[in-house]
Amino acid sequence: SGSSSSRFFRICRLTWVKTGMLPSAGIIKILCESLQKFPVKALVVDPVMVSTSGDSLSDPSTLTYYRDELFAMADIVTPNVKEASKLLGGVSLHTIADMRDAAESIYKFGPRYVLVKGGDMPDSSEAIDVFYDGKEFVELRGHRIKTRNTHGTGCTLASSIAAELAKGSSMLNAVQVAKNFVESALHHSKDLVIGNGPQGPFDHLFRLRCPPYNIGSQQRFNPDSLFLYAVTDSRMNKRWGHSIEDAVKAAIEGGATIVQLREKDIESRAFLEAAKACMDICKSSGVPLLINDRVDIALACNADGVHVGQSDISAREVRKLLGPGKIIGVSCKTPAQAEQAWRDGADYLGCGGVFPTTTKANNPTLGFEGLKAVCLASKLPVVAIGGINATNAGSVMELGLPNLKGVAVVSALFDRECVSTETRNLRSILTSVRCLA
Ligand SMILES: Cc1ncc(COP(=O)(O)OP(=O)(O)O)c(N)n1
Ligand SMILES: Cc1nc(C(=O)O)sc1CCOP(=O)(O)O
Ligand SMILES: [Mg+2]
Repeated sequence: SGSSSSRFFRICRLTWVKTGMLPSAGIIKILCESLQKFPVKALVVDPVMVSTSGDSLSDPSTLTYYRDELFAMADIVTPNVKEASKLLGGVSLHTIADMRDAAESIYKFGPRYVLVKGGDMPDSSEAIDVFYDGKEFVELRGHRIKTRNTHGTGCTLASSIAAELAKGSSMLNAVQVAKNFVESALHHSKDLVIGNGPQGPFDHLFRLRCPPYNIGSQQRFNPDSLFLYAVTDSRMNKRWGHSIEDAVKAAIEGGATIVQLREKDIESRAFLEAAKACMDICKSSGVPLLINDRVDIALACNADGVHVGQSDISAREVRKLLGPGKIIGVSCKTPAQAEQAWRDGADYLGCGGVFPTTTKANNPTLGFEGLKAVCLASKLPVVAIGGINATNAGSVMELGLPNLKGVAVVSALFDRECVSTETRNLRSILTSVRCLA
């Protein structure tokens, strides 16, 4: 993390940017000009204006430039309550309702998301931040760690958000992972005694010396789990005499890294029973289990998430129902749908049909060009789907698209006698392509 610079996270030709302290209007102007020259995927603006000790770090003309020039380019702006107050002409922020109002007002300056950080709010055992996407508010709650070692927490949070976005997270997920990281780092640094000032530094490299810290924090989505996505189909299972549970067990045994129950013609009660049994299987193997379409089933079996398409309930509504910790996948066939899914708080995209398929009726085939267009436009990780099998999976991954994390497969795994053998074979093909990359 740094405080008087912009941090550029570069992957392939794409750039994710986090800004730190920008002490003059002239510097902001130069930065805005430079940003237009880079293929910036996302811009995180940490409006460093007030130090934790309360000192003002910028003059009025800088403030105007922040609001009028930089915020309009930002994907997210992350003021603490003192900075939010300063940005809004000195309004008082004492409550969560005040933070929501502030987030709404700052949103009007043009960023896509606002995070008002409540770490400085007194008298609470929790550190509550307010996330706003222009429509919905999410209150992100963390433990308040009692320590003087808080120097640079805001910079670290913003840097971590940018890093998570670069890894393919949705904005809400990136913010949560970043908040979790800062909380964990504070926890592991709380007793360090370094320097004499009112604030001490904290240890960003705590993970090298400490066991995992998990107070109240949930396991987050890892985009690498999209590598080999097994999607079930009850008609195929019936054809081969497999129960859903046996099919899922076999897919995991063969190396599936994530599973979706896509059960289109099964009664709800039987679906829920099977989903609960599959949750036990997946949990014990550390493989996430998602439910296709059915948010009710996902809630009832505490699944890891839900996959929805363009004619299902929107990801935004699913997020409201599932809460911030669950995984949401959205089927997308165009860059515009990919952009909307990101805005709606999805975690990954399913993009297809890459090849013709008979598993899903009337499914348009996008080919490699369609997949490429979605992957290049997407800020989220993508899994390719549609007609993928052992013969063509390698060619999909060999496209080397930056956001493409894996393949999702139905018939080539489940419309077969031995699901574990088919999965193992496909996994070894994917692994050999990854090794060559
Ligand atoms: C990983 C993945 N990608 C796409 C889909 C298709 O979802 P949807 O468009 O909602 O169609 P149905 O699967 O519901 O028929 C998917 N299920 N999984
Ligand atoms: C469920 C689904 N969704 C698709 C999409 O393009 O969004 S294609 C598809 C079916 C994939 O099955 P198979 O691996 O048997 O071709
Ligand atoms: Mg669907």
